[in-house]
Amino acid sequence: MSISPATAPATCAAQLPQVTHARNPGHALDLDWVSAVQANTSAIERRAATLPGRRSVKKDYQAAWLCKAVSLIDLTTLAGDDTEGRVRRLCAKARQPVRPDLLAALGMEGLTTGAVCVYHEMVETAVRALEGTNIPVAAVSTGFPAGLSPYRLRIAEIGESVRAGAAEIDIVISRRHVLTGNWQALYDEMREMREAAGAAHVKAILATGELGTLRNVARASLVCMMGGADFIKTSTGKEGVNATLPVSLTMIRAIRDYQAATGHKVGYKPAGGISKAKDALVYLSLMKEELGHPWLQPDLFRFGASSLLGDIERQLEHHVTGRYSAANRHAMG
Ligand SMILES: O=C[C@H](O)COP(=O)(O)O
Repeated sequence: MSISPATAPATCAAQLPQVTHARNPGHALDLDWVSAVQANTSAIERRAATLPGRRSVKKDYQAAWLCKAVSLIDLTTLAGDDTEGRVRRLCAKARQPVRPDLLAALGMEGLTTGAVCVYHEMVETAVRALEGTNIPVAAVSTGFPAGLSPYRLRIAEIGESVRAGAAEIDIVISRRHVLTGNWQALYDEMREMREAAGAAHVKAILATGELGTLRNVARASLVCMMGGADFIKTSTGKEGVNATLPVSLTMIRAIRDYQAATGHKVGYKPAGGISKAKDALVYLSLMKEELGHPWLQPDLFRFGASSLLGDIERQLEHHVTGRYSAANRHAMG
């Protein structure tokens, strides 16, 4: 997949204006080359299918890797029946994600999750519950999950969440811009949302399960990065298909190509349906192999997950004690 402006088809060149990367104003890119982005889908499918078998996270180090995974979780509750009480309990779990005796045995005292992720209405509650920690609050915004509320309201919602104390904003893109190939509209939307967030970090949710093809995923990834997204994120968790390895490989390679073209590092957040410790290890090895160690830190990688932490805690308990407690055996069925 080439992202050189020089590869843009001549026919497209006249149709779309030149744009500037939102975070690198000196670095001009032609938006029209996005139309030329290729994604070798069969190669991506083949490589993704073999990843679990050849993952490079060794068993001996699994406990350390699982603790690393905990530190990268955006601990999430995004349910219609969320209450302040549930959000306070979630925040308590973010502060103390694993039993203290297990963490002490592993030498991992002080471990917290990467962030807490909630709807706008719960931001203030979460901010209060996390006072005195460095755990940021992420708000899903812009008419999450469909992103089909009036545009000005979606932009206003970003500002509201920032004022309520959210340090990170997870925006949803308009899928129709991708499905109709209207890259300029997607770029303009992304750029305006980026501006509305001010100093807050912006994660662009592509809702890849609704984008039709991996080529669309690759193109949408690039346009969102050009528009200033700090992270690109797979899914809301509400689509029929959420984070998958082929989609992840496509987005990760877009991040790699974008860095090669601009020098700008963009983060990655797979989200939706990641609930098993072993899946988290596969994702971490994918990041390590494709992008290297910088993408194993919370400023460049997060899991969006509501139930992953429970399974990781069960595996850590087994690692430390050699057995599962009665409560955990019950939880595993
Ligand atoms: O952004 C995070 C997702 O909504 C979480 O999805 P999940 O509940 O399937 O883990």
